[in-house]
Amino acid sequence: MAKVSPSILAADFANLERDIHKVSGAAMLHVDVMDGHFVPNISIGVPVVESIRKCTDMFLDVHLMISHPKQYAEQFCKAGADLVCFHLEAEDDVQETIGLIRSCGKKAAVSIKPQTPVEAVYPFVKDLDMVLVMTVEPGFGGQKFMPDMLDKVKALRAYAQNVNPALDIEVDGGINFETAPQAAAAGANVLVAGSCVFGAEEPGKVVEAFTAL
Ligand SMILES: O=C(CO)[C@@H](O)[C@H](O)COP(=O)(O)O
Ligand SMILES: [Fe+2]
Repeated sequence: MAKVSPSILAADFANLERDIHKVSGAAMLHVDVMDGHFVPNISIGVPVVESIRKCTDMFLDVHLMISHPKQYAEQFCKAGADLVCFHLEAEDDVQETIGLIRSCGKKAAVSIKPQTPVEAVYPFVKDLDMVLVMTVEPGFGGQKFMPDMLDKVKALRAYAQNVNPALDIEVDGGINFETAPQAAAAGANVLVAGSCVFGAEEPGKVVEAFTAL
């Protein structure tokens, strides 16, 4: 069984509550926060997370694609995130940022971009709830899955076996009916999907199918 985290980046922002309810059977809801600095795109911020928190009990998986995440992590925790994920490449104080998120009573995750070697995250694995291995360059939905990232997922799953066997490994970008099974077979147990879920006639059915992997 996989945990599915539909990305609202592909939802209709004018009908966000309606679209969120379409995927309420998913284990999590993926919220992409982009600042136009760490990534060349701007999406949503703290006020939208607060509003989402008011309209659903779903577990909120907040993916920060922002510079200086330590400076903003607490605000996202207070806004209602259940898990805060920040990019290793965006922060010098990785250990402190993990501690800050944990001190807010939330789960902590670190993400790596496609060009970052997976070994870079190893020193933090024992203190993390989840690692996000990006399978596209962060910044936009609807991109093509990068199959080379599967080797990073496999290596991380093997490494975590001894250090933190309960570690969640999430993949994000280009997940569809072809790539979701590949990612799950490599050791990913959390699947983010945006366009494949919200672009479908029945988003809930896609969630069900991926959950069964
Ligand atoms: O973080 C990101 C993009 O930077 C993702 O969460 C996307 O929103 C995934 O979209 P699809 O590739 O599934 O359409
Ligand atoms: Fe994301």
